Amino acid sequence: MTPAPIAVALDAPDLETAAQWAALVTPHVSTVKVGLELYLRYGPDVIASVKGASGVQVFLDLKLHDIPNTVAGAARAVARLRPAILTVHAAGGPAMIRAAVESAPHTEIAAVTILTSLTEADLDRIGLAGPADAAVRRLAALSVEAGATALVCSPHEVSAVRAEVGEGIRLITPGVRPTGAATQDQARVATPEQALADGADLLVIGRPITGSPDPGAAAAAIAASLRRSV
Ligand SMILES: O=C(O)c1cc(=O)[nH]c(=O)n1[C@@H]1O[C@H](COP(=O)(O)O)[C@@H](O)[C@H]1O
Repeated sequence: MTPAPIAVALDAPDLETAAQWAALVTPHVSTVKVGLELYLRYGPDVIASVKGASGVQVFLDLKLHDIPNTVAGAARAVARLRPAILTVHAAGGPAMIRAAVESAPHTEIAAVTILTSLTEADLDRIGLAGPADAAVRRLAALSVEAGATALVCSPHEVSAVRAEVGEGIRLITPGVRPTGAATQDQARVATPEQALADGADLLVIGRPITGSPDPGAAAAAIAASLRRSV
């Protein structure tokens, strides 16, 4: 069976737990995501540990956001690990995004538009002209112009972003919660089936899978429900 288009967020406090989660979910999903918690503690070794012997794709979510020269150096430093995907913040601007794209030619650069944890009220306070979907579309368009081939947005904006950037750009949506699951610190959420129906190519799902007593079974259940919905 083809693995489901899900990136499981391995937000674990230690490498043993992350590697165990990865081994349990990889039969069911295409991708595992290593984020700041693991990378800042263990560094580059974490990639091989979560990959194991499987062919799972590794998504390195470092959300780089700095001046172009610094991001170029950071992207170059992790490019040798050959992650399938590396995130940068779209708000770093076009020159910064382009610096990442040029420094990691074998990695897909995904620009994070507006964090899925932010509400419209948060955006107002930050001073980002809303509504959220207008800001997301604006950041999506500038990111693609700067060479990003993937974008991260919430399921709420995914159809508007697809209309803005067309086919051929990979749309990645965190903020995904199966029906009835707690939203926790996520603000702009939808179910996995809805996110996929609205045009997402890859769903980022963490705690609804890793917080389950059986992460393998939780991943398999979401994957099966996605297969039924298409
Ligand atoms: O870039 C990301 O992956 C990301 C962007 C965003 O806007 N929101 C967001 O939640 N994420 C990540 O997606 C994951 C969501 O995890 P859960 O809320 O546990 O499903 C976390 O690892 C976040 O770091």
